[in-house]
Amino acid sequence: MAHHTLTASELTAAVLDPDWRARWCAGERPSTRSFAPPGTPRAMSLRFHKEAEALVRWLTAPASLAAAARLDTADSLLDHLWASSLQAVTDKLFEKGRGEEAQLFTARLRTFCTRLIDLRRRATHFENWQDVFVGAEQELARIPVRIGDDTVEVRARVDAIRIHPERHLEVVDYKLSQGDRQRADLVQLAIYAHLLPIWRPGCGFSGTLEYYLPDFGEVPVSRDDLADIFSGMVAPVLREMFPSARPATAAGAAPTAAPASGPAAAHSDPGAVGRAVVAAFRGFNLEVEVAGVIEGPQLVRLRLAPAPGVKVSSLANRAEDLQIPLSLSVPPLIRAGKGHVILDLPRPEPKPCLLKEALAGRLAATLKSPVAFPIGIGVEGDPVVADFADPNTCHALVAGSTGSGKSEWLKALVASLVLRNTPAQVRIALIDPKILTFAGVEDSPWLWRPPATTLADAMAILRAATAEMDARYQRLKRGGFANLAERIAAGETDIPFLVLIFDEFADLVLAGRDEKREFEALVARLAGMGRAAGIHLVLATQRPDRTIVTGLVKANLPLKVCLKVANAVNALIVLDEPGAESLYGKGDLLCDFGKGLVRAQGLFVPQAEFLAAVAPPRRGGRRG
Ligand SMILES: Nc1ncnc2c1ncn2[C@@H]1O[C@H](COP(=O)(O)OP(=O)(O)OP(=O)(O)O)[C@@H](O)[C@H]1O
Repeated sequence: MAHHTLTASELTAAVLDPDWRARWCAGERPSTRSFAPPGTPRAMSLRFHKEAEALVRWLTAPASLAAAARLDTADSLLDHLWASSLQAVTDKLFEKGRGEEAQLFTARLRTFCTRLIDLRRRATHFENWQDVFVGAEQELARIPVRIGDDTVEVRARVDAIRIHPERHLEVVDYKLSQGDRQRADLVQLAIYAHLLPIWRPGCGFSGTLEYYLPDFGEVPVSRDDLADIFSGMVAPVLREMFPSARPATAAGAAPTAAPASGPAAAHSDPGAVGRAVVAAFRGFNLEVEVAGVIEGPQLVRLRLAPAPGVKVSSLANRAEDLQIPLSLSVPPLIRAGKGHVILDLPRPEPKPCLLKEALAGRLAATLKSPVAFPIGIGVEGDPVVADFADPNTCHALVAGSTGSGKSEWLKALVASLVLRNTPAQVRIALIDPKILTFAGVEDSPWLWRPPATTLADAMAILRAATAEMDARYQRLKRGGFANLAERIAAGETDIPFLVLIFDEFADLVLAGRDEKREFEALVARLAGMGRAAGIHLVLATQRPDRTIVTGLVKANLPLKVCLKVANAVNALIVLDEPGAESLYGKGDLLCDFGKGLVRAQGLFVPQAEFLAAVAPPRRGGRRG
């Protein structure tokens, strides 16, 4: 299969100018400069984009989020820009005798600030600027666009991705001149809107062209119109430029789904649910067939084969619309699977998955190492497991809004560890600011320290764990062992694994700048070096926004377990994909081991069983 790359600007040039396209097809790399809008010096346009990017990045950066959220007038935003860079830029222009240009530049940025305030007012529940912007100057590197059997990699950089009210996403292109270039602007926007769902499957993007002339002008473009521009103008040009494409398949179309095989085939009667889904999609001119039905504990999974030319994103974009014909309380989760599209619907009577029953069944055999643990039961009934000893799952981030089943998930984790290990093998530290989650476990011999419920105690546990880690490294070094597992395998069993579990770490991040810095530094140290010393971190939060789940925290916790979250932005922050906002709650989860998302139902442990599991063993037996 041949590979080709081109930029979104080159593709726009090819669409708009047959001569340019002919030269490109002849092997030249013609300049795209002539497609830059006339009227604005290129340097000033670049400078404007730079200033806009810097401002948006500052508005949405965790460190400045709270201060930025207080800026609610165009003047206050402009004052910030002025102090940070604008004054220096305009001073330079004045020095060079380009005063008029400096004034125009400032006027454009003033308009930009006014627009930001309008967007702030437009946001449904504004708490901070992350409720307006998802990204600024987002690089889309090598996005694979399918054309028949061929793949073309398109590179682009989009000015901004924003949240539109009603939680839609919009891609925004800033323009400093209008003239007769709007056709080119629309083509470019349509290319961006086509690339973005390939970059972030499951997301659909409307678009907006924003003109800063310096007066403000806006051209909003719907998702459907952008898709029409792409299929009518861009896709035929791509096929002409890459002639090995087969004409029957549109550019970017999802591969035709293969029929389901394996366990799905056993349940392949589409049934009434399948027919309702097919009919609902047909109402939107989207043809699909049901290739298999699987009944999981909490949901029914349909495997759909889309007709040629029907894109996964077109199906996913209809999730909300399906709520009405299918009488659903939340939109169904629709995403690409291997050879088919997955659509999950809730079971009318979901079955809880009990840890005890799972351990009596297939789960026990799948938990190989002492610190292997269940994440849940997958849709097809198989246990989904992880292992703290595995570098891909050695530390975990757990996110979920209130009622999603986060605390229950943590309790099942604790129970599974204590049921399979003696206190000499595994110790647990519990940080429980909610106080209730782990109430009643104070006497457990598996505890490494008493449960921490205050910020100070939580920090003390983290500090103690790093000191413990350093001491363990010394002992491992003296014994000539690379890690704790190796030492245990050699018969030296006097050091237990240590698992630190935080049922809410947001307070530690929000406590203050110094506390946050120390917290992040300790997490980074433990995450980086803990595995070899048998020390593992599980950080849970109800608030998976960028303030709490900072880049540092996220990067250090390889396993992500995401229960139902409040919105698609939260899901994106945890899993780099939307979808977790459509989970059903009560233990329904998506997890990421670094190899794609897996949906599972978290295991449930009734409170009495939990307390019995963690209680001191009775005389003559290992547990009560
Ligand atoms: N795995 C599960 N199976 C069945 N029901 C569950 C499961 N997990 C949670 N639930 C149900 O959902 C309720 C809420 O769960 P949980 O207390 O864990 O939520 P949470 O995400 O911790 O919320 P909060 O952050 O407000 O404490 C539980 O009381 C239980 O009834």
